[in-house]
Amino acid sequence: MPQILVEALAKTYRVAERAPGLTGAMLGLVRRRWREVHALADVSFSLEAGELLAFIGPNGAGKSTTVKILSGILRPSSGRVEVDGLVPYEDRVRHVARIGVVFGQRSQLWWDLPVIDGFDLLADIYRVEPERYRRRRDELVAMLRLEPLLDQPVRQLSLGQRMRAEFAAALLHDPAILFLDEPTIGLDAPSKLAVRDFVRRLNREQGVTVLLTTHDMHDVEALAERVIVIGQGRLLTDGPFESLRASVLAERRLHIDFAGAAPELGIPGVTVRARSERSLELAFDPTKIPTPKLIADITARHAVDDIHVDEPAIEEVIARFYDLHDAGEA
Ligand SMILES: Nc1ncnc2c1ncn2[C@@H]1O[C@H](COP(=O)(O)OP(=O)(O)OP(=O)(O)O)[C@@H](O)[C@H]1O
Repeated sequence: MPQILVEALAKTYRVAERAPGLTGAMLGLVRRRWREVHALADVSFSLEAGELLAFIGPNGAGKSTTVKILSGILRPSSGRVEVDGLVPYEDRVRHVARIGVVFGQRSQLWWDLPVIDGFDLLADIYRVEPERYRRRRDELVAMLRLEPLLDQPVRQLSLGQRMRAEFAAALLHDPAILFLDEPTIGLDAPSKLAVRDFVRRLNREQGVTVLLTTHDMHDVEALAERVIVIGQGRLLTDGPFESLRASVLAERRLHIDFAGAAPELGIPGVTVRARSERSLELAFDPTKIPTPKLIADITARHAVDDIHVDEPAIEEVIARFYDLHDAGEA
């Protein structure tokens, strides 16, 4: 039995429509018109305990809606969800005791309270036994380097510091499952690395199941073995990132610095992506032209200073994938 089960999940929001101008506003008071937004149409997936899954998709694809349903904040329009045997939105109290949630754009700490007081309050709310709370708190404070910040009011923290405190807050009751909605949004590079490192340790060392939404492809690269892509409320693919890459862009890039002027190569099946005076960037399909053969052909005919092969950046793969599936912003 998977730890998280999502079957044919659909969510339709009803949004009040308003005609423009003052007359529209007046009319809206007496005769409301509604428009339906199908945020999720038919999403199914399951997650085993200890997995780390990245949930990606363009703006408006339905990622936050999924996380809100999974964490019990929202009720779906139809479909079935079970997390650890509970239906999140029907058994909220028991459910929230088992999960941790971090929303990159929202705080669950008290703005004017020192960090440590917020932690104490949360421990009370979650009814964590005092000794257990102290142990877990001290462990998280050490892992997240929070010691110097504990007495500061949350509003004085930098975004990076606050996110570290948010992670601790979400984990004080030692949940087995963690939902993260854009946890690295707005963070600078070192803070992003710290968050990724922490999430990785939590998953690998403590076995916490993690479902994370993100627009940052470096989060995906650094963390996730499995990626789900949704677009316009539908699941487009579910699997390792490498199979997604192979399905859209079986392409390698060859960067060559020549000893002299960059030549015209004219090799069938190889395209020139970029050229400068002494270098070329080539694109080719390694299943059609083996990489060693291509390198051997070029180095046999031309004097080469340096050569290296890489793959298209993950951002490019994802952008192509969205294009192929016509999954632009909703
Ligand atoms: N409370 C709401 N009322 C009406 N429509 C909503 C509400 N919340 C979300 N939507 C709509 O549902 C769709 C999915 O939104 P959602 O926030 O789940 O997408 P997302 O993938 O998280 O997007 P982003 O990457 O921009 O955060 C969008 O069209 C959005 O406008």
